[in-house]
Amino acid sequence: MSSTLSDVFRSHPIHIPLPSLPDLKSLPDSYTWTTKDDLLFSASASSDSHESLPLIDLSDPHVTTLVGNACTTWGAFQITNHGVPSRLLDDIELLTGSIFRLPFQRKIKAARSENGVSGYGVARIASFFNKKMWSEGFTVVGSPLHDFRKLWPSHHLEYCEIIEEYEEHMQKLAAKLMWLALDSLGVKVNDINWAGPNSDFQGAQAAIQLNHYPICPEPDRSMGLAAHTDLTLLTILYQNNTAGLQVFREDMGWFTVPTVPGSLVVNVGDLLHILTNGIFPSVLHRARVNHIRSRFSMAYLWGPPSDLMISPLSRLVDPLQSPLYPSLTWKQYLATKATHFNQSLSIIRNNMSSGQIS
Ligand SMILES: O=C(O)CCC(=O)C(=O)O
Ligand SMILES: [Fe+2]
Repeated sequence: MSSTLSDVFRSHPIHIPLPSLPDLKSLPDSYTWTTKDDLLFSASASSDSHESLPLIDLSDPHVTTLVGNACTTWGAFQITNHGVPSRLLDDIELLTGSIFRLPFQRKIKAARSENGVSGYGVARIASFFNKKMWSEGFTVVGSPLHDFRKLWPSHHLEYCEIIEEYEEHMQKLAAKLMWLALDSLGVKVNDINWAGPNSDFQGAQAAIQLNHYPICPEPDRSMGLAAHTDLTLLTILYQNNTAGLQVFREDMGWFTVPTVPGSLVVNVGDLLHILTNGIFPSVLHRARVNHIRSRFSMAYLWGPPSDLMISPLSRLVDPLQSPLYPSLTWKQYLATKATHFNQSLSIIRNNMSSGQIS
């Protein structure tokens, strides 16, 4: 029987403490970051005003080329005219705010269990860092009913409906973006046998990660969510009207993603990087915080069926060279990521080139 995303996460528990964001005028040492805690912590922010993350109107006649260029150069872009109703985005913001504004005692009723996946807690990546991040999170994998009932005993159903409606839109949008990105490389429907008879990736799996970054007394010395790449094919992110997300370009440093009302941010994840044999970079990104406004974000983390073999598409591999990456399932990749975090891609690439593919 094939495993669900919940099973996969559950088999790689990450023991993480619950957040207890200090309500202080200055930052405690446990929340103070330097380059010792994250090599790229102080990497400069780009001052090149000519470059900025591409903003793509999905109704543009050249959309395939625009998406292809953005994926190749940045591994990320923002989209407008994406078909997700603005009313639904408002609902998402309301839902996210409603969860995180609950008293801590209520939120911990829905705390993620030791080896669980859904519920309230810190980001999964927290265990890879010595310092604490200035954020709290809530993960939804599968139905949120069980957890939402603990948060709102009497009106959880309306919040469940928002998640359900959002997931429906996200599934369609993720499939559309995937085809635009692949089409830009000349990949055809027949090259992806798991896309299904309607090419809509019905077997895809997803998780939703809600993030809250409270107002912080010393934002320059703290970190909302440390630099990481996503373990997905694609991630679609909604952010409220407060900037904080930054993406990294090897050649230029950190770029802050501007907030564009009604837009969504799209990130190439590790698996799409593998599938394209490294043509699309998996974008390194992080979230910074500020001392004026709290920030919310909602990430839709989209990937393949967890037991399906993913390998570089033969159409994208030079026939005279071997592929950069071995075939592996999402489940296997998650196991690598749970141990090696940001080194995972280079580890599997090196294993491949030295012939030790496990
Ligand atoms: O909050 C953000 O802007 C980034 C969130 C993120 O990267 C994630 O949840 O994986
Ligand atoms: Fe992320």
